[in-house]
Amino acid sequence: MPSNLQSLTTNLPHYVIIVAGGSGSRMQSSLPKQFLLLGGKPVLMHTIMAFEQAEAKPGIILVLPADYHSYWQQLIQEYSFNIPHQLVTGGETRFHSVKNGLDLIADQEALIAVQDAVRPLVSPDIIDDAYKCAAEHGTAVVAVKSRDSIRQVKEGRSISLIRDEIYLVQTPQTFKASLLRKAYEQPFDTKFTDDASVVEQYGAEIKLTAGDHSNIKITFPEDIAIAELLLSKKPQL
Ligand SMILES: Nc1ccn([C@@H]2O[C@H](COP(=O)(O)OP(=O)(O)OP(=O)(O)O)[C@@H](O)[C@H]2O)c(=O)n1
Ligand SMILES: C[C@](O)(CO)[C@H](O)COP(=O)(O)O
Repeated sequence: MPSNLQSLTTNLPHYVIIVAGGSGSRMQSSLPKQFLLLGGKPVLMHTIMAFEQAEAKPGIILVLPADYHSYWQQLIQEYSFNIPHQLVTGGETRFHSVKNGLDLIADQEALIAVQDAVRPLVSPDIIDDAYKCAAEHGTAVVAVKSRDSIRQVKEGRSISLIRDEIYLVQTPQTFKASLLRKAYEQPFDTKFTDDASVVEQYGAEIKLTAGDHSNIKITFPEDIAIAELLLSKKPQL
């Protein structure tokens, strides 16, 4: 059986918290980047569709800024978007947005993926592999090996690092619910740049699963053009 078709080896419920609560300041667009058009559809819809196409069929929780709930309802009508999901309001940082999403999931064991809304090119296979790894190990963080040489700058001096030991972290980041909930009870720390850093600070080991260099995060204006090109080369399901 191809790896993406191996049955998900757990009876635990599957969820995804898609965080779209940010304002996209680095994108310099008045409309937050999660709503910009990619291949004729809002970025966010691509991300939700990837999870709907995954074998895991997770319950989808969408975190949106308070001011954009009614705009999202308009988009749903306009694009006849009918993938079921629950809506929740975002927080001050990504950390707080994830916490708000977690509050919506019943207090039972489950597997929970956290996904940046602005990584619309994530594939269903990557999503399913991460759920499988989290079912086995409790943690699964999607990452790719650096393709560039890496140097670290400390006290004005740069030193080379061993490239094969450096991974670039993407989403989804998937965890057993009991672990993720406990980790997110910690007070906020500015070094929490993702879910892995929160869970690691709580004391758990982070397992990596294979990502893809095309699973980019739309952060700067040029990223939309790059995503358009990558989307045009992606095999359609
Ligand atoms: N308060 C926040 C901040 C970010 N995010 C989400 O976290 C993901 C990754 O964050 P990033 O790319 O930094 O998005 P923004 O915070 O919107 O961008 P910027 O930092 O440029 O303002 C995005 O899907 C974003 O919507 C969120 O849900 N709530
Ligand atoms: C979660 C993340 O996308 C993993 O690469 C990243 O850490 C988000 O960082 P940002 O500072 O919110 O762009």
